[in-house]
Amino acid sequence: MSTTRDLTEAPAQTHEQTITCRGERFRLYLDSDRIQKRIAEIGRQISNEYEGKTPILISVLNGAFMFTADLMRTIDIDCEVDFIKLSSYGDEKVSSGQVHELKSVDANLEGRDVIVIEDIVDTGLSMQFMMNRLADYNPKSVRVASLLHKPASTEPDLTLDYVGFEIPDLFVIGYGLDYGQIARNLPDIYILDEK
Ligand SMILES: O=P(O)(O)OC[C@H]1O[C@H](OP(=O)(O)OP(=O)(O)O)[C@H](O)[C@@H]1O
Ligand SMILES: Nc1nc2[nH]cnc2c(=O)[nH]1
Repeated sequence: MSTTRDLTEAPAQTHEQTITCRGERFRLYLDSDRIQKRIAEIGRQISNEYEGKTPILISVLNGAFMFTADLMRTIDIDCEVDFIKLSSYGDEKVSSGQVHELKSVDANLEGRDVIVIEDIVDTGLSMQFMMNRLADYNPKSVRVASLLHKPASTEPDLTLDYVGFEIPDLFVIGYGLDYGQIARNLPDIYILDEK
């Protein structure tokens, strides 16, 4: 029989079927094995497509830190990494509609092959902000890798070059994705259980 663990009361474990986070119930949606297999496929694809180049991965903090670290380990050509920090959700399950840049990129991106690394593209506002921001830096090329995409929610016309999983329009947590800053440390991804 499965139990529902309250994340605010017990430490993180793997593969629990249901958990509660801030009083709301979530069910297991993507387990870590499935996530890691898909990341390895994306890493192979990037390694093949950027052979002979040294792309720079721009990881969008905070959410993308885990995906970035795992993806980078599956890329077997030279590559660099740098970070930008954006925030638009605060502690809520819906976007504030305002994207704030809390930390800018340090590297010089002029003439570089840039790959933006996101954990999720939902409304698309953060990625649209990123694309506008990158245009200021004059890179040679820009592609996007997002572990998750909610196509039904995304309004701007965005090209996502590498997508791990297309998911329904429901709030997800785990594997870097938070709810009020907790749940990022879960190795699996959980989805809001509407029942
Ligand atoms: O497509 P959107 O609707 O813009 O949502 C996507 C963004 O939301 C999350 O960031 P958040 O603002 O929650 O900050 P965090 O990464 O620090 O959790 C996520 O990491 C993406 O950057
Ligand atoms: N944790 C989390 N952050 C998001 N940011 C945009 N969409 C989501 C989501 O579904 N979950």
